[in-house]
Amino acid sequence: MAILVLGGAGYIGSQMVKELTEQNEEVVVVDNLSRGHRYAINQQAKFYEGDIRDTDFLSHVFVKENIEAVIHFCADSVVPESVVNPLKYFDNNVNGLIKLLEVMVQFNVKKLIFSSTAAVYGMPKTMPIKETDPTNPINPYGQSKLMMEQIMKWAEQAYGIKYVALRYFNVAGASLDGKLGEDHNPETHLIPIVLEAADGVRDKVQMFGNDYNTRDGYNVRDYVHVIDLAHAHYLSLNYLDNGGKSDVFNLGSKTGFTVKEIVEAAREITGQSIVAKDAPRRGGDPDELVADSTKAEKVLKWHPEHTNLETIISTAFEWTKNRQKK
Ligand SMILES: NC(=O)c1ccc[n+]([C@@H]2O[C@H](COP(=O)([O-])OP(=O)(O)OC[C@H]3O[C@@H](n4cnc5c(N)ncnc54)[C@H](O)[C@@H]3O)[C@@H](O)[C@H]2O)c1
Ligand SMILES: O=c1ccn([C@@H]2O[C@H](COP(=O)(O)OP(=O)(O)O[C@H]3O[C@H](CO)[C@H](O)[C@H](O)[C@H]3O)[C@@H](O)[C@H]2O)c(=O)[nH]1
Repeated sequence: MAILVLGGAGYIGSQMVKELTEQNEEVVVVDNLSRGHRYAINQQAKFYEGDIRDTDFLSHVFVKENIEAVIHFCADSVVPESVVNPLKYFDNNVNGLIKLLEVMVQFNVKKLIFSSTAAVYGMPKTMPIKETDPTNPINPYGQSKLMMEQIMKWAEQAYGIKYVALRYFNVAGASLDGKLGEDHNPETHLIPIVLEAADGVRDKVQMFGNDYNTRDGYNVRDYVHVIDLAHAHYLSLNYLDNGGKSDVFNLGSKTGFTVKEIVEAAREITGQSIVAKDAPRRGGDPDELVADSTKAEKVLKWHPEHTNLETIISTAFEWTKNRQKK
């Protein structure tokens, strides 16, 4: 039996495939390479290039392979792009999930692990955020993910497909050997941008907004190491295998850092002087997002090991330097 990783050529999906192969699982990857990279696909996984919205293609994969569970990372996930082009997001994200569920029903596959996001919470009023707090997305990306959570809930009732939706906070860092990491084009995430500035690939970092209601005026975010994040998916699979009920979990570190604190930590850890300038607010950024992940700790037995700024920044910097050779 194999685990199907949708989006396994992407940043988080490729780390997931690495973990699964290290756990001696059989892995099948599907990716349309719209944002992922062929070089990131693990050699031990079987790869099918195609789009999950193409049900003929997806059914063909289920015919060929003996799939027991699906981990679903495919999505468009750039918040400002989603505001400008919401239909693209509802098509790829929501429609993509509907097509996937249709094929899972057809082939009687009953386990699904899903990438959700802190963006479902919108502008939360209390910190740290619990899973029971109100969901009120403020952009089409977050809305699409909330809709996907709701679709999975109804699909479970109708077809018995069990799911775990993992609401990630800010995912960062790279594999410990620095060989696998974040490679988005264009890159919009803070930590890779700061490290490109440290590596001289960029001349400066723009810090979007210095007048937020936070300790130094810059946005506060909760950064979780991609290795710990991938491991939570593996634990979620075990949880469903052991009869766990469908559920939603936050994945974060319970600790927030401001944009300025990230830049300062990166200067210290890399030893590079990073030029950072204040810039206008980017739009759509909540003041602060910090996770309460107690539920994942208790229920999934998730205990992050690499989620500290030193490891996140040093592994991501190693990767930034290696990536130029890809
Ligand atoms: N990176 C973060 O901080 C973060 C935070 C919260 C949630 N997420 C979610 O985690 C998931 C993975 O994020 P990532 O940063 O690895 O993104 P990514 O873009 O690196 O990976 C997504 C992969 O899916 C593929 N893909 C997209 N649409 C597809 C389709 N229709 N058919 C086949 N393949 C398709 C892309 O080519 C890419 O390889 C996404 O669902 C994202 O919304 C990411
Ligand atoms: O060049 C930059 C890039 C970002 N930022 C700031 O850094 C913080 C983090 O921004 P990122 O773009 O790295 O991450 P986001 O918090 O916007 O979003 C990420 O985490 C969210 C959940 O917290 C969603 O899941 C989303 O998909 C994922 O990209 C924000 O305050 C942003 O304004 C800058 O100041 N300069």
